[in-house]
Amino acid sequence: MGRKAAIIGGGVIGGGWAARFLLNGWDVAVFDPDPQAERKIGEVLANARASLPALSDVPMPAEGRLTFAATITEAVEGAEYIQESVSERLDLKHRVFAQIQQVAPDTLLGSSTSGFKPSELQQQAANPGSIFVAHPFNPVYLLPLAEVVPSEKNPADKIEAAKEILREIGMFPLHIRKEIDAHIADRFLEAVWREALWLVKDGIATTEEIDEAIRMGFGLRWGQMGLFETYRVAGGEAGMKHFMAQFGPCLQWPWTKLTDVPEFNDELVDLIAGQSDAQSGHHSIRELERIRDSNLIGFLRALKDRNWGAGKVLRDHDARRATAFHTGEPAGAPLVMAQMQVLPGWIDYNGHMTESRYLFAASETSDAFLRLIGAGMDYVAAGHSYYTAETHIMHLDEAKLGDRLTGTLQVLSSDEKRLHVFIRIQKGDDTVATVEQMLLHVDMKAGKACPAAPEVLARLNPIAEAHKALPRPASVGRHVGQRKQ
Ligand SMILES: NC(=O)C1=CN([C@@H]2O[C@H](COP(=O)(O)OP(=O)(O)OC[C@H]3O[C@@H](n4cnc5c(N)ncnc54)[C@H](O)[C@@H]3O)[C@@H](O)[C@H]2O)C=CC1
Ligand SMILES: C[N+](C)(C)CC(=O)CC(=O)[O-]
Repeated sequence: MGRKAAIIGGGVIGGGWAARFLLNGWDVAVFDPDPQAERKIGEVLANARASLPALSDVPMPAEGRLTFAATITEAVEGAEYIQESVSERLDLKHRVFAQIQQVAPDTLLGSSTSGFKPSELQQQAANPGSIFVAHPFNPVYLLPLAEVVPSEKNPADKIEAAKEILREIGMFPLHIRKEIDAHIADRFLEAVWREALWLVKDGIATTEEIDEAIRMGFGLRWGQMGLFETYRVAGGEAGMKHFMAQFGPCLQWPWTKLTDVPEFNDELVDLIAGQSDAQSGHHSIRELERIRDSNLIGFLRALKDRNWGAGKVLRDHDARRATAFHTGEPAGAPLVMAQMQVLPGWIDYNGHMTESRYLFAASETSDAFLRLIGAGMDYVAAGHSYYTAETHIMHLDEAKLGDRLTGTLQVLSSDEKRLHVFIRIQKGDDTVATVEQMLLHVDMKAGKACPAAPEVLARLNPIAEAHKALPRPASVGRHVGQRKQ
């Protein structure tokens, strides 16, 4: 039996939590009285399966088991963590907490609430100390942030345990030290939302123009630097003080209606919904979700390459799983080093995975191996690395959109400077490509080959020794155009 999470409420957000836990190897039990819940979660899960693995450079764990429970009691039985994601009504949340705590009073119980404070959620609870806010962002399976908000009734060790579980499933728990309505992020979102509603209501801009104003400019900046770091840079060499001196006086100007709320009535709803239909109604919601997800994958991968912002969280998550995956003695089999999903941008005009992605898949595999032997980014930053000197790819079968690929690596031979490897890109049991590579260990500053550090060789050598027992692949050393044996 794996670790189990219970998801109470399986709508947009509950479905996202279920997907994140499942794809990180947890068993998940969902309770939601909506007869459509199973179908809806199935669709969210399909989107998550098509996107989340693309962020990982180490093997994902086997997906957990998903069950739909008939009662809350059944769902929470044996759960190590419970996430409540029912509709945003305090009376409903109180009722659900009471039912949960009748049978699981001590289990960690995070609430997805966008606005309620933990002290409000805890009112009349059998065990207030177990209930806290864990506010995620949609899509929960891709965005790492979870605002974790305790009240003074939550023991610190419980909150730390919850944060650790969130990290284990690849999230970034941001500890909000003082409870406040709508936590931190939703206060911003609400302010921007109010201002946008005014701009549409007053006929200044359409929904489409507002979206362009965000996505063509500051939205791109926010996703990687946030607000203060962005404005620090905008202050020029004198930084934040200069920025504040220059733009501080604007606070007195009538630029903003942030504290005013437009009247919420049918007219406003029809105006906004009508413009939104005109802007985006030619896409279904599921299509928009897939577009959003593949764009997010692109952004997040770029941040991961730069080890910046949300990209750091992805790297930390990989590092945790890589450690958990490769413990103990190296197995006497090719090492499973990478798992990937064939994404839309990887497909060429022939309708299958484009050739550069085979090399990409091999690089993901060899990079993961280099991290395993201690020649990862820290090693590179200290001035040493392995460079690829030669590569031979054999394309044996097609990989198609959505296929899950596994990269395995066999060490053919190695010495202090050289590392000769054989990579198989697998689709299940089928090998779609083999990639033979010779890597050279280099001193990056001197720009020439040199012996690897003793600690790297100490990790590499036992693996190379174990791999000597493996059959030598028939295609090793094959030249281009040679007849198949
Ligand atoms: N939609 C969003 O963008 C975000 C929403 N949230 C929060 O997440 C929570 C859920 O919101 P959504 O998923 O958007 O709503 P939703 O309407 O998509 O889903 C709510 C689900 O709760 C279920 N439900 C109602 N009563 C229930 C009960 N007694 N037991 C179990 N399930 C029950 C409903 O059948 C429905 O499937 C809310 O607290 C919301 O504030 C948090 C972050 C983002
Ligand atoms: C609109 N909302 C308040 C429910 C949004 C959130 O809570 C977070 C998000 O995903 O934008």
